[in-house]
Amino acid sequence: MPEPDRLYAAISKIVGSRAAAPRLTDGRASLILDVTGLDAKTRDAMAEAAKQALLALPDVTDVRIAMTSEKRERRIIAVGSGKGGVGKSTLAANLAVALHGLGRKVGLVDADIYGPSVPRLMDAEGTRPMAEDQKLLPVETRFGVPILSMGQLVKPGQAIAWRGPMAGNALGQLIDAAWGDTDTLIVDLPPGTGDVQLSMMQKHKPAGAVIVSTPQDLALIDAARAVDLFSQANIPIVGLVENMAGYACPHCGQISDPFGAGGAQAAAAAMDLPFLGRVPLEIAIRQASDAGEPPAATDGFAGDPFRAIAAKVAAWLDRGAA
Ligand SMILES: Nc1ncnc2c1ncn2[C@@H]1O[C@H](COP(=O)(O)OP(=O)(O)OP(=O)(O)O)[C@@H](O)[C@H]1O
Repeated sequence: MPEPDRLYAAISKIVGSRAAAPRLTDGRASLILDVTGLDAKTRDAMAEAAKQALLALPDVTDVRIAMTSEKRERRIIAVGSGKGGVGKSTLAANLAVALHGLGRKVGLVDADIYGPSVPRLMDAEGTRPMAEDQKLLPVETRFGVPILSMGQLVKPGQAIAWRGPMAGNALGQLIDAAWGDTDTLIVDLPPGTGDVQLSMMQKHKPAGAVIVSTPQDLALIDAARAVDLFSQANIPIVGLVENMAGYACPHCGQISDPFGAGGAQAAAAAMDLPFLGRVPLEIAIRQASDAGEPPAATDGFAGDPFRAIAAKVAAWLDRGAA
């Protein structure tokens, strides 16, 4: 067997296509290992196994391994709203789960310092992220979407009274965590237009923003403000979502519109923005959310609006622009 082939044969089962044949000079084998997308543990275990396999060859006395990693493009989609309580976190969690269902590698960041609700929505209440190499390790969930939340950085129930720099630093820790091969990061922003939003736009440059609103005029005026904030920072708006639109009475099935109907769609048209879809006010959505069971993770009809919105966001990401 020619020299390089013989060395590669010794490690092929360990490294697969992540390394070309090692070179051997004066007893020293040199190997270049592509560790793109591997976490630190897997990466180190692979390097150590390859090293031992090469050292087991009679003429190898030393092994040098250089690790390389392709910088993956990870795109951030920020989910924002003008005011609180409009269902932004519900949308963010279900969007992440539905995008995962479409085959993307999705992570979910809960940057809502005032009411971090992602751990509850994703059945991960009480979890705490570990850290490795000064980076937080996202917490896996049973929905295939790892999460990191401001709520995991403080004691449960503790009001987060962070101001500018502290909130900005915490956001940085969540976004620059060890996300591995995650290609899409959904970030649930606090409502309004404060420090976290500014830090998000200036430091972390989202690829786009999804704005959630309820159909009332007041919520829409606030949503327009959020749209303005992103537009001024040249962050493209992926589109507007109307949440709590139309209420289906669980007893008689009659549809009523407690907050009006179609307001967000009209507002999107007026602002010349795409309209991503409407999520009805549905008891099933609230119950499933409170139980840590995102509707988008189940086959039920309650997940349909989220899947339809996710398909539009995925198409937007695939186009690479609005
Ligand atoms: N379409 C819906 N149908 C029924 N309940 C909903 C719907 N969307 C959200 N909710 C419920 O409304 C409440 C607020 O939702 P959520 O926490 O997602 O809002 P938010 O905008 O993120 O609020 P905050 O800004 O305070 O964090 C939750 O109890 C949630 O389950």
